Amino acid sequence: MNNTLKNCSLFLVGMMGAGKTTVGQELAKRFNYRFFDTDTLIERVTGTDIPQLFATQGEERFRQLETQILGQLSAQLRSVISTGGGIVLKPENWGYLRHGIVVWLDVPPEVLYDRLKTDETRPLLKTENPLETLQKLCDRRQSLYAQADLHLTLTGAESPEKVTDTVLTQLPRILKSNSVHN
Ligand SMILES: Nc1ncnc2c1ncn2[C@@H]1O[C@H](COP(=O)(O)OP(=O)(O)O)[C@@H](O)[C@H]1O
Ligand SMILES: O=C(O)C1=C[C@@H](OP(=O)(O)O)[C@@H](O)[C@H](O)C1
Ligand SMILES: [Mg+2]
Repeated sequence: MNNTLKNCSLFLVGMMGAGKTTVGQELAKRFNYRFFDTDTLIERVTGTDIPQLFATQGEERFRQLETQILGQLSAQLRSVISTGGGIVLKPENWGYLRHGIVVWLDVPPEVLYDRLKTDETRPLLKTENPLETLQKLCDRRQSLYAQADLHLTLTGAESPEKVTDTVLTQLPRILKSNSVHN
C-alpha cells in the first residue's frame, strides 16, 4: 500500500466530530506514516488550548495559525495529517491540501452532535443550539468538503478501524483516476 501511495501524504477533512483525529492515527499506523494533527500543533506552538486561543485571540488568529501550520505540513511526505473542520474555508489552504490526497469523512450532523454534546473543546459549538449550529456549518461547508479526492459517506456506526479499512480499499481507485499526485 505504501508503494501505491508513492510516499504521498493524506489529509483528512470533514466536520468537527467526524473522526479525523481518531481515524488519522489509525491510518498512520497502517501505512507506517507519521501522524500530525493541525489543532495539536497549533496548541503546541501557542502553548495554549483551542478554546483559550479562540477566547483570547479570536477565530481569525486561529485561522492564520492554521494556515501557517498547514503550509509547513504540506512539505512532508509519508504523513497522515488530520485537519480542523474549518480548514476548507480558505482557498489558500487548498493549495496546500493539494500536495496530498484529500479524504472527506462525511458524517451526519445528528451523529456529530451525539459525539460532541458533552465536549468542551470545540468553541464554535458553545451556542444555544449546537445541533442547529452543526447543521448550518455542514450546509455552508458541504461544497468545500466536496472538493476532496475521496468522499466517504458514513452513517456514524462504523468503527474507526472500519473507516480506516474503507479508506485503504478506496485509495487505489482514487490514485488511478488522479495522476496529479507526487
Ligand atoms: N468511528 C467512530 N465511531 C465512534 N466514535 C468515534 C468515531 N470516530 C471518532 N469518534 C469519537 O468522536 C469524537 C470526535 O472524534 P475526533 O477524532 O476528535 O473527531 P474530529 O477530529 O473529526 O473532530 C471522539 O470522542 C472520538 O472518540
Ligand atoms: O470546524 C471548525 O471550524 C473547527 C474544528 C476543530 O477541529 P476538529 O474538526 O478536529 O474538531 C478546531 O479546529 C476548531 O475548534 C475549529
Ligand atoms: Mg480533530
